[in-house]
Amino acid sequence: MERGQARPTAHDSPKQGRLFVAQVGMAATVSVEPAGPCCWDEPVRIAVRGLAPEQPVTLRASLRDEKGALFRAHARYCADAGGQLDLARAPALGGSFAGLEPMGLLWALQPDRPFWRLTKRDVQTPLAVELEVLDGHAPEPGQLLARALLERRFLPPGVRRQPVRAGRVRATLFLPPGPGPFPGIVDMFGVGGGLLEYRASLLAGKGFAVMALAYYNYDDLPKSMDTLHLEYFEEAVNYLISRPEVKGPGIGLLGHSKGGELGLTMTSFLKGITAAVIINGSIVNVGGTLHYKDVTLPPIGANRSRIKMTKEGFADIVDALNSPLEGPDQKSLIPVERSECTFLFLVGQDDHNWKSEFYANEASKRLQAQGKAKPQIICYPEAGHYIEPPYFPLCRASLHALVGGPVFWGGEPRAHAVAQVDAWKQLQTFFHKHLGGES
Ligand SMILES: CCCCCC/C=C\CCCCCCCC(=O)SCCNC(=O)CCNC(=O)[C@H](O)C(C)(C)COP(=O)(O)OP(=O)(O)OC[C@H]1O[C@@H](n2cnc3c(N)ncnc32)[C@H](O)[C@@H]1OP(=O)(O)O
Repeated sequence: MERGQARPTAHDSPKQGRLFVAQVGMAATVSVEPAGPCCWDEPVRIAVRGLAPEQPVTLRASLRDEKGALFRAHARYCADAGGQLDLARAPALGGSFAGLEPMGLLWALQPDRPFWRLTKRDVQTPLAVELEVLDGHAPEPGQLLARALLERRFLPPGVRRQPVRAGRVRATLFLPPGPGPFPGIVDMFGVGGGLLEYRASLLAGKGFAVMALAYYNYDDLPKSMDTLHLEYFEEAVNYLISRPEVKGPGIGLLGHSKGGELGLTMTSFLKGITAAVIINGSIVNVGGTLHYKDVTLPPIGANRSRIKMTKEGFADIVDALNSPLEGPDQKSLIPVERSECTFLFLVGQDDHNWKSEFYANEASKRLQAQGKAKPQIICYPEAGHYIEPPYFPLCRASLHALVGGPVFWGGEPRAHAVAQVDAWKQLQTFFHKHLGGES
């Protein structure tokens, strides 16, 4: 074995993560706590031992997603006088981020593919993040000193995954360990459709029975969202309430983007929803026609000439939709004032998909004008449209299925990462409070 070449000596110990130690003169080791596999939304403590006093090093993280795209991040550090480096105490001196960012190597990961977003389709397999410690700083860091592999899971310990094909409903239900009953939540994503399960599976690890609900572009559901029938969503709500593992009388609703907009439509027309968290949703019907019994909400008009280009060359669609407060576009307004449930709106103030802050404030005004309680609105400065569970890296631009090309989602990486950690805590607290789970 050549000097400097990593010799993997994988081992597990109660105090340290799985380590692959490269021995080069003095052996440096990376430790990750808690040890062993961890859920994607959990923070870890990364430390390096066995370095020379004040030794400059570069830490690199990489992962490959299920479609083979490589995501990478790196940061420069200096060991302390004792030859140790603890990412919870040492600021990064530059690289993909700077400053004290113990989880920076995860949230700063960026894809080698343009317009690619980190997502997880199969929650039953983990993502493997490789950490490397290299001697020296950029431009080209030196030899590999140590290596560790982080296994980041999406199915928390004991959480059961049950595919749902009941009547017309196509979904996946995640149940926490134990007999329950648990507070129930319907979880919906936005344009693009399909069935994304990772938020529901992670949230089930916090004591909720969460049903990730597909509504188009999945299984035998319609291929497009041109026409949606609220009766489908009503069937889904009733199905979840009917499950013996779900604590009644009402359930919760979690929706992002078009999923948040649909969530508002559901709370406006359907019974059985006690609490709703709307992440960057809208109060107007967008992108297709919505039917419920004898009510029809047409899609709001848009004007492509209002699409601008950002300095980086991305399409910025934030001004493309018409105002829902004027003329015939008012017919697309969701009658949120009819809702009887409690709301939490989570808003990225740099959302460039649409005007989430305006929509949340407008919903608040309309609810209060009908004598309803003022909803909680939490605004996150410099957070963009794609507010995900903690440590998903910010995707600044990717394909927008409605626009037919990549669009700018907004957000500054660090502020967006902070927002994701807080939003995740806030929504759990909110659901526990209003659905009667543990606090
Ligand atoms: C009508 C006139 C309009 C005029 C202008 C409009 C202006 C304003 C309109 C604003 C309207 C906003 C309303 C909507 C707001 C939102 O909802 S924003 C989006 C939020 N998105 C989500 O919540 C995620 C939803 N789900 C998905 O994205 C999909 O389920 C999925 C991509 C995860 C899987 O879908 P599936 O169909 O199975 O995927 P594929 O067949 O593999 O790929 C489909 C295309 O997506 C691309 N793609 C796949 N994975 C990724 C990825 N990780 N990152 C980036 N892109 C990805 C893939 O390349 C495919 O694209 P092509 O067909 O190759 O071009």
